[in-house]
Amino acid sequence: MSASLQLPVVDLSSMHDGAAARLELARELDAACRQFGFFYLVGHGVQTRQVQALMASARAFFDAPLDAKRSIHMSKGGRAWRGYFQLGEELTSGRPDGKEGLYFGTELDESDPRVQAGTPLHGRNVFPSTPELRGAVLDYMEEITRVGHQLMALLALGLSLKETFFRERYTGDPTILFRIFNYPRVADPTDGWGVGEHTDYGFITLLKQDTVGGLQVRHRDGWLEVPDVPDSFVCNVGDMLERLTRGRYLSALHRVRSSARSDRLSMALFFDPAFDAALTPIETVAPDSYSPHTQVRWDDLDPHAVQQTYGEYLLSKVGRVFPWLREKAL
Ligand SMILES: O=C(O)CCC(=O)C(=O)O
Ligand SMILES: [Fe+2]
Repeated sequence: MSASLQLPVVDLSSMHDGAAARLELARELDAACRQFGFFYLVGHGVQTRQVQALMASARAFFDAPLDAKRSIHMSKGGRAWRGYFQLGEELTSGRPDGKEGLYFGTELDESDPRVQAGTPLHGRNVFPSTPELRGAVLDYMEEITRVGHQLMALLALGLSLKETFFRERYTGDPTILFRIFNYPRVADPTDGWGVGEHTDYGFITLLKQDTVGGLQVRHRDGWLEVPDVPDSFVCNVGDMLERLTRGRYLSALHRVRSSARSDRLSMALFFDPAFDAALTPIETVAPDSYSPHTQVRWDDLDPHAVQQTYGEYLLSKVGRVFPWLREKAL
């Protein structure tokens, strides 16, 4: 564990200061995605008040009795795969995680052709009866999605592509999944993981965590602690961005250690390619010398060999972490 090393902090506030400032930001992002696959994002324009309000509502939800939480259990959410899942029901690395959670995604009603066709992961959200959570979740998803588009534009610039590159090809209608997790405190934190080591699946994850800590990222041959930085999001590259960039950007392994002191809350928004997108490497991008191909894959699936659409890839992954739901909803 290298305690002294810290992830890069990228400050988006200079984003509107002209072309030279944007290029500088793009270079910083490029370096962070190559070296770590992870960075802190500040100056993003999302109001602290909005984030804190959502976290407070989520905390109130998780503190409620299990019966109340189970009234919106995922098994009732059908193919859209939304709602509450209980401690032990998600198996990220083949064994149960020490977390419970709420699953959300883009809000779609029955007029959407994908909902009509019964496409998994598409549909309406299931909200708890506490009224404030609904509006707070929908507003937050919209706001973070906006930041996701901005990041992708800057990432394109850093790859010497047109800023609209990703939006035109892959993220005009991004796949947005949003998850709020509670990691209950444990008597012995060395006994298993809050979430086992894994990589994320899509393009970019924007994570807000509380101040408890426990997130760790694999860097070279060690694990780096990723404590909270005030008003930041922890952002990380997913498998499909690694694939598109031919390994220039790293989809880095990460995991979470639960705390013995208190519960931990985190909120992860996955900003990912359109469900029907087919992803092929970008010809003009030069792969890096530090190749992620040398990373031991956590799940034996090589994202560079994927021939499926993003949706197919995602479903194969999600089916593994929720085996009990796969049988019901896929
Ligand atoms: O809760 C966290 O800090 C990380 C969660 C995570 O890695 C994930 O959901 O993919
Ligand atoms: Fe993750």
